[in-house]
Amino acid sequence: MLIVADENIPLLDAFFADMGDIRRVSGRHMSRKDVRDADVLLVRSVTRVDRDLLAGSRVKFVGTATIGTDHIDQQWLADNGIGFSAAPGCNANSVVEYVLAVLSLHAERCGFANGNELSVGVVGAGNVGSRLAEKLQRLGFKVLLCDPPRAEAEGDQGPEFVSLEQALQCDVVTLHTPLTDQGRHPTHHLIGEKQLAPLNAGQLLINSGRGEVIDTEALKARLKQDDAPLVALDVWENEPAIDPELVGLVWLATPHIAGYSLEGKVRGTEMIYQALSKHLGLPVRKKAGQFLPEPPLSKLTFTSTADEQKALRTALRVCYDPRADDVQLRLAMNGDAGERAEAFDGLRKNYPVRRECSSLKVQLKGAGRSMQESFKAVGFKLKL
Ligand SMILES: NC(=O)c1ccc[n+]([C@@H]2O[C@H](COP(=O)([O-])OP(=O)(O)OC[C@H]3O[C@@H](n4cnc5c(N)ncnc54)[C@H](O)[C@@H]3O)[C@@H](O)[C@H]2O)c1
Ligand SMILES: O=C(O)[C@H](O)[C@H](O)COP(=O)(O)O
Repeated sequence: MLIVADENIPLLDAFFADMGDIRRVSGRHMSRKDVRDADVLLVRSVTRVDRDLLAGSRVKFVGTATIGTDHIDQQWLADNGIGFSAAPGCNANSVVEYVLAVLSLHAERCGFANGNELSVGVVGAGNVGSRLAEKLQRLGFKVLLCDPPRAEAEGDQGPEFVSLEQALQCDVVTLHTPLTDQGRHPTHHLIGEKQLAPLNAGQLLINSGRGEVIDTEALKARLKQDDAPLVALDVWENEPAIDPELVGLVWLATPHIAGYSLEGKVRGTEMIYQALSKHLGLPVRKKAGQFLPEPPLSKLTFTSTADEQKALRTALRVCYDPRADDVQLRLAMNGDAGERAEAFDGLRKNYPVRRECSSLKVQLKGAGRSMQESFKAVGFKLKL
């Protein structure tokens, strides 16, 4: 069996070598020729999987080690009897930690002793959005959920949902929808001129869903006005050829790495391994946990003199500080268009190992219940 795989999928050999031969190719530049003789195709989000790529090949199973599926023509796969699996939720926790880290920087920048005075509108309350909302609520933030497809499907049985207009009135608005252009609630350019107009300089807009959910031209125009909101973007229209002018206009700019914790990436590989095993009728023998190394920093101790909010911010930033990614992306915007696109992909390909908060045991000497609860809400393990 020949498995053609994006070279950026971690642990390919560990999970798949005993199932067949593996041919590693560039996900961004994968061609018909690369996949013609493949039985299985494993991709990440940068490969468009459709008729153009697969017609005439013998591929019988496609797995994407990602949450997003907008790069896959699932209808064409189904029509052609090709099995498919994504990795729902695989890196949701990583994205949540990215948002928490952005919020902590924002709270500090605004001079809030405690960021949880802010209201947060979560647009898209699926795996990422609902996990984020739960953590924020435990931390004391006021959270409003906007998810029209869920509101329609769940009615009175679900949580309370608000309209997009209401969500856009929150101090912070964070986007976690898939990219869709069909159906009753398409998200392509969901945020355009009309939605950006009422935002003010006191508000923060975060996008770690897909770049095309925001209209770049409308956002650039809004950001050039005096009362523009603060914006943090992890995802961009037209990746990897992103707009350098937009990078210059936003507060925090990262190269689509919100989901790039080691745990999230390895879980993505594990989930497509599980799906392929099921497709082939093979037993599932490997688990992500067996391949996760001991983190370089595994314990952190705060003494009884530590301030709760400062300690929480410190611990969060020990695990992840988006400012480092922001600096790298801004540096990558030098050069011509081709060099910039290559640099964007280079930052993602060579992304440093980032561990989730759950990899860190935190000791809180003499801490009260509220401080312990805050650390647990973020996801740290407490060392008693
Ligand atoms: N930046 C990153 O690294 C990164 C990582 C993971 C996922 N993502 C993106 O985030 C998206 C969300 O991830 P998820 O795991 O929560 O997906 P999910 O499918 O679990 O949830 C998406 C939610 O969005 C809702 N939704 C759909 N259309 C909507 C609309 N018009 N308005 C409001 N809500 C709408 C859906 O009903 C659903 O509840 C993914 O599709 C992916 O594109 C990005
Ligand atoms: O959809 C996802 O899971 C994320 O956007 C994912 O982190 C994208 O990473 P890529 O597949 O581009 O490496």
